Amino acid sequence: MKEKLIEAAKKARHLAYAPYSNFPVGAALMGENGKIYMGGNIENAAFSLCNCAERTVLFKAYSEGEKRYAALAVAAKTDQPVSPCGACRQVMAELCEPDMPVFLTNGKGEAYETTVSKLLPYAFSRKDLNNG
Ligand SMILES: O=c1ccn([C@H]2C[C@H](O)[C@@H](CO)O2)c(=O)[nH]1
Ligand SMILES: [Zn+2]
Repeated sequence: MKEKLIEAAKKARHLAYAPYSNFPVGAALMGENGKIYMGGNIENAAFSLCNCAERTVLFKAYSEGEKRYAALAVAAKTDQPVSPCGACRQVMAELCEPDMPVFLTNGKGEAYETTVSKLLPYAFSRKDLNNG
């Protein structure tokens, strides 16, 4: 499952629209029944509207009705396995189980295996909203 998902994340780099950074990132998300969703980062001339590959694929899957996930893989041509930004970590914390595996790769055969809660410990979440 891990290798298959990482391969899909590498392929998903071709789905990116990254004319400003020239830094295409691919993400692949496996739904609870094994279906794989793929997404890339989608940039915009108004830079603050750029959307990372991780959020693209999560929003894509969720809005297709796939609401529970087995794992996420992310691929970019980085030195170290790519590190998801804070916004994506927050979205993962909202939509995925805390112990869901996340595979981060640089496409050179190096991969880190981590989890949603390790990427964002003490995440702000919907339960915090009840304590205000
Ligand atoms: O984990 C990451 C890190 C960066 N990017 C995108 C955002 C922007 O389009 C480009 C450069 O930061 O890469 C992702 O999609 N995922
Ligand atoms: Zn991000």
